[in-house]
Amino acid sequence: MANSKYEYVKSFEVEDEVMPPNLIVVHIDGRDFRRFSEVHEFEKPNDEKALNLMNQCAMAVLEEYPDIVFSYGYGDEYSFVLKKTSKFYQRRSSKISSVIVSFFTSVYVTKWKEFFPLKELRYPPSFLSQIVCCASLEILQAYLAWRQRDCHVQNQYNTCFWELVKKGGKTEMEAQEILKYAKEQDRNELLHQQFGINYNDTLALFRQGTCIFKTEVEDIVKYNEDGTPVKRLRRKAGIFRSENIAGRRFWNAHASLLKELGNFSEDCFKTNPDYIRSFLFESKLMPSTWIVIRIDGCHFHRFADVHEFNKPNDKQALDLMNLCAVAVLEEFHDIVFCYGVSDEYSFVLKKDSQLYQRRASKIVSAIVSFFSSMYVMKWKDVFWKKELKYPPSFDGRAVCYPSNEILQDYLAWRQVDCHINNQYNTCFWSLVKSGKSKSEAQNYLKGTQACEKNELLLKEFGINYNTLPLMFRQGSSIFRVKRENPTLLENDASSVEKIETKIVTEHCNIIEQSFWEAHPSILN
Ligand SMILES: Nc1nc2c(ncn2[C@@H]2O[C@H](COP(=O)(O)OP(=O)(O)OP(=O)(O)O)[C@@H](O)[C@H]2O)c(=O)[nH]1
Ligand SMILES: [Mg+2]
Ligand SMILES: [Mg+2]
Repeated sequence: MANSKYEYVKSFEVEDEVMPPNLIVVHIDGRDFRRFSEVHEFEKPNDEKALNLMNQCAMAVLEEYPDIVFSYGYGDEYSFVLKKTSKFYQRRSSKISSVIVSFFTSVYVTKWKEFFPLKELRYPPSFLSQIVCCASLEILQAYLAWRQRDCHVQNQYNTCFWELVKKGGKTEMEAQEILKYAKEQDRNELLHQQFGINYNDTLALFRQGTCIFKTEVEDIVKYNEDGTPVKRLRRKAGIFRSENIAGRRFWNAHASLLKELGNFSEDCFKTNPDYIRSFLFESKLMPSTWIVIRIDGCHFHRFADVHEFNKPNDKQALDLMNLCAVAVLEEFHDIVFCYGVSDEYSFVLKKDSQLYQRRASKIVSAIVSFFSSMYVMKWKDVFWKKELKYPPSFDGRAVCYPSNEILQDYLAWRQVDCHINNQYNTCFWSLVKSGKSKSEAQNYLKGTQACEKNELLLKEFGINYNTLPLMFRQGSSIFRVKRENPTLLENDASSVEKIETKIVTEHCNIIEQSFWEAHPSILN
C-alpha cells in the first residue's frame, strides 16, 4: 500500500536466492530433543511411536508442497529435497526453510494425540532448519549417503549402549567406556554374544531410517455399467526403505526420482570431507547489529476465512498471536522487543546476541518453529468453541540493522503499515457490510486520503476512528520492564531466584521518540 518515509529500511534485507542448478535440500532437526524425549519419556534407544509421528509429519509436508519430491529421515531429523526445476518462493532460502519447518512443527503438535493418546504434550516442541545446497545430483547422492551412514552409526551405538545399561547392569558411564573404542564389527559382536541380538534382524525403521516420496498409483475412480473399473493415475506419497538409499539399485528403480532429480550413474562409497564441510556450512549475521526476525502467517487470508475471523480485526486471533509472542520472549532471552500486527510479528534481538553464534537459519527457524508450536498448542485456550481446521504455518527472515535509529525506523515502518492497513480495512469492511460489493468498496476508497477515510467512517457509519481499540490501531508491543518490587521465585529449597523484570504487552505509539525515552532499557 502507501509508501512511508520509513520504507528505506527494506533495503537492509539481503537476497538469499539459491541459484540453479543447485539442488535445494531443507534439513530439519529437533531443537534440544534430548530434553524433549526425556520429559516425554520416549523409549530408548528408539521410540517407534515418536518415529512414526515424525514420518507422518514428513508425509504431510510432501502432500502440502508439491515441489518436494524426496525426503529421508531418522531420529529427530528429516531432509526434504526439492525438484531441480523448483521455483518455490523464488528459491529464497529463508522463506523455504522457515515455511517447511513451521508447517512440520504445526503438524507435529496437531498429530501428537494420535500417536500418544495417553501422554500430554508438556511443552511446545520445536525444530531447527537450514538449507543445504547440492551443486549436482552426485553431491545430493553423497549427502544422502552421509545422513544414512549417520543413522546407522548412531543407532548401532545406541542399541549397544542401552542393552548394556538395561540388561547388562552397567552404569551409563561404564557403558560409554566399553563402547569408546569399539568398531562397527565389535559392536555387532557385542550385541550378538552378550545379548543374543543379530543387529541386522532389528527393525529396518531403526537401522535404515525412512524415505518418503511420491509415486504414481492407480486409483479406481468409478465402475462402468459392465462392472469394469475406471482407473486414473494419481501421485501419492509412500514410505520406502533400503539398506542403501544412495545406491543406484534403489534410486534408479523409481521413475519419479529419475524424472524430477535424475539418475545415479555410479554408486557412492565414500563421502568427500569437503562435501560434508559444505553441508554443515551456515552463514552468520553481521556482528554488533540489531537482528530482527520477522515472521508472517502463510496465506492467512485463507486461514482467517476458514476460521471465520471477525473482519477486519479479530480480537481473539490477535490475542493468540500476542500470547505466542510472549512465550517467544520468555524462551529466548536475547529478544528485547517484539512488535506484532495482523498475522506478523517482529522480534528484535540485542545487538551483541550470540544466540546460535548468530547463524541466521538457526535463529529464524528456532523462533518460527517455536511460535508455530505455541500457536497450535494455545489455539484451544483462546478459541474454545472453534476447531483448528488445518495446521497453520509462518515464514520467517532475519534482517540486521546497524543503528538504534534505523531499528526504530524499521519498527515505525511496521506501525505505519498497521495504521494504514487498519484504516483502509475498517472503511472497506464497513462499506461491504453496508451492502456494497467488494469491488465497489475498493473503487470507492481508491486514492482517498487518511482524513477522508476518517470522515467517511464518522459520517456514514458513526465510527470515530480514534476510539477504536488501541490494539487494532497501534498493534502490540511486548517487552520487559523492571519490577517495582522484585518477586522471589523458589525453584527448590536451595536456590531462590530474584525476578527483577516482568513482560508487558502494550498498544502504544512506538513511532514517537517519547516511547523510547520512557523505556531507555530496551535499546541500551
Ligand atoms: N478477518 C481477519 N483477517 C485477518 C486478521 N488478521 C489477519 N488477517 C488476514 O491475514 C492477512 C494478512 O496479510 P498478508 O500476510 O499480506 O497475506 P497472506 O494471505 O497471509 O499471504 P502471505 O503472507 O503472502 O502468505 C490479511 O489480509 C487478512 O486477510 C483478522 O484479525 N481478521
Ligand atoms: Mg501473511
Ligand atoms: Mg501479514
